[in-house]
Amino acid sequence: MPKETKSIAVIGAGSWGTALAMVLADNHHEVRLWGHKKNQINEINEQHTNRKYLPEIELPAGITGYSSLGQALEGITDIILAVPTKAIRGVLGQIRELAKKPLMVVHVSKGIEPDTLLRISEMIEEEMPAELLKDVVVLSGPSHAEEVSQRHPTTVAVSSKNMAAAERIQDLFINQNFRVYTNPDIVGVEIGGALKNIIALAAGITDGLGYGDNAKAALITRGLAEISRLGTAMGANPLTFSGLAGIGDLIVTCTSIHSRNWRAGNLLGKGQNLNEVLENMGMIVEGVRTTKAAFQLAEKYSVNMPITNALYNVLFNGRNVKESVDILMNRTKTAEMEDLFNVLDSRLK
Ligand SMILES: NC(=O)C1=CN([C@@H]2O[C@H](COP(=O)(O)OP(=O)(O)OC[C@H]3O[C@@H](n4cnc5c(N)ncnc54)[C@H](O)[C@@H]3O)[C@@H](O)[C@H]2O)C=CC1
Ligand SMILES: O=C(CO)COP(=O)(O)O
Repeated sequence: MPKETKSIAVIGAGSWGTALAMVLADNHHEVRLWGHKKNQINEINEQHTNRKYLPEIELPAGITGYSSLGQALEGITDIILAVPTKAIRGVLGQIRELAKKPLMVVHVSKGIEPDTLLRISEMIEEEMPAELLKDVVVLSGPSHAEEVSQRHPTTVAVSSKNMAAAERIQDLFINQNFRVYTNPDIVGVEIGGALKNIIALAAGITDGLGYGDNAKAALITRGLAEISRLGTAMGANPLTFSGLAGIGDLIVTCTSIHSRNWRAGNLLGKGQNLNEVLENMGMIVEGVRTTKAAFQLAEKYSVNMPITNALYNVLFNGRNVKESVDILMNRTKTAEMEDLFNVLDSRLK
């Protein structure tokens, strides 16, 4: 299916960077997988594995590990940025110093920066000088690295301010196992991907507390309502939240054993404290910082986000998880769609 083959640098050799490197290598691109841990890069080159992140997966020959960022970027124009949100500014600072040509930056991370309240594409635009940045594209959707690396069918969305760039990235990644759709709503795609992690943490908590499927369905549905309210207030198209980066990713993250956010929530629900949980995970749990950012965004845009608010109090104010569920269930009665209609009304005025 793919026509053009290229040299592409994947920046970040964790689970997602490695799984996406595999998709690109399957499409016959020359893939340079950069990571900051030398022993892990040695393992990738000598054993063709990355066992900490994707146990039992053999990496295709088209992937070469790089521990020198300068060498990984040599002659490159397309980079896939696959590090946790909190590492993005630092990594871009290094790329800025080393890049010799304007870059197409495809980011695949799911977060919002607390305090600045910037989406990741906005952070990239802030960090990279205009002369070194061709376009920014986001790739997001229901896609656990574990399943992508097993070549199980997966669908994602790509978006950009420049849809020609998004279409080019669609062509780079699309294959028979990995179907890529375009969506022109970059705000919605980034917000959906980031905020679903908050709801997945909450779903893990209710599972950890022993509540059943009704509670999970409630969280997914009412979680989608509050993601849609905030996203729409920030300028997203509400329809995006019915798509892959919205309900699609929300379902997979709230229901899959692969989700680190769900697993972290589950441990919290079973009584572990946040520090213990994060120490035991060994991988990124983006939803914790994103809960802080979403709590701040809800205040900024005057949007009601009760689940986010409840989780914020659990994570940062030590509120008991069971008590938080009781508070959520005993709020003043309301109408199901009222708040979203109000936000839409204010957009139309
Ligand atoms: N794992 C998955 O299935 C998916 C993950 N994502 C998103 O992709 C992003 C990356 O997540 P994962 O790869 O899953 O995380 P991970 O925890 O599996 O790996 C993170 C990688 O980033 C590296 N890293 C951390 N700080 C760094 C720094 N300052 N400089 C260089 N490298 C650094 C780590 O060493 C590790 O190799 C997150 O935003 C996540 O939400 C999105 C879709 C699927
Ligand atoms: O974004 C993901 C799946 O689409 C991965 O979710 P976790 O970070 O919770 O594992």
